[in-house]
Amino acid sequence: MPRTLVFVTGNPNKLRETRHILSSGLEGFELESRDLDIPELQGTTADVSREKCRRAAELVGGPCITEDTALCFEALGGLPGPYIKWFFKSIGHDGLNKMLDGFSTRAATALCTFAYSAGPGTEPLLFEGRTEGEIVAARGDGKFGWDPIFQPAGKDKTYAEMTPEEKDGLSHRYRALDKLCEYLKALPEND
Ligand SMILES: O=P(O)(O)OP(=O)(O)OP(=O)(O)OC[C@H]1O[C@@H](n2cnc3c(O)ncnc32)[C@H](O)[C@@H]1O
Ligand SMILES: [Mg+2]
Repeated sequence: MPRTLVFVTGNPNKLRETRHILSSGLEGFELESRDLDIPELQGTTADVSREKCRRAAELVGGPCITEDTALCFEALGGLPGPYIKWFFKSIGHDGLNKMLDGFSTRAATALCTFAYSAGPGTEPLLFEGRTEGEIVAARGDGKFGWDPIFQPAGKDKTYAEMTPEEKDGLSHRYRALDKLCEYLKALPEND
């Protein structure tokens, strides 16, 4: 029997990719989604993730997972990091590229953090996945966030130019989900 996970997210693209990853490589889990936009506090990626998952578990009233994606520019000491959503909304692909003009590196890390809470009042556990790459001028279909400007290291395509299978084979999200699923598989069935 597949185990059901409640995934609290307001982002349909995240949900689609997570479902795809779970169905193509990480069998045994089915997602039930809850479209709740939880306020995100400031802090490190881990602080933001833990607090969001705590709040989600209270709203759901049971076990749940949440996910936070950060895009960390090496030249800027890791920023925009967890604040990428707001930078992207305000200045877009071109603006993010221009931010790095004049720096000696365009290296960036895509960081995905899944958080799992066993229920209200329990401390969320974090599972991180990282993909190294660089920020390039936008190429490819721009349906999902900053995919057109992120080119994984050693590849000649941006995330947006890859098929879903190619992206899922190396993505920050896949790497974090892989760890989350390993943990959940080891839990007793009725946990
Ligand atoms: O409700 P939640 O799950 O928080 O969804 P969100 O859209 O608010 O997501 P985040 O807070 O994690 O912000 C991450 C930003 O990065 C974008 N993003 C997330 N994963 C991405 C990916 O794999 N490729 C491109 N952009 C991505 C996303 O659209 C947001 O603008
Ligand atoms: Mg969010």
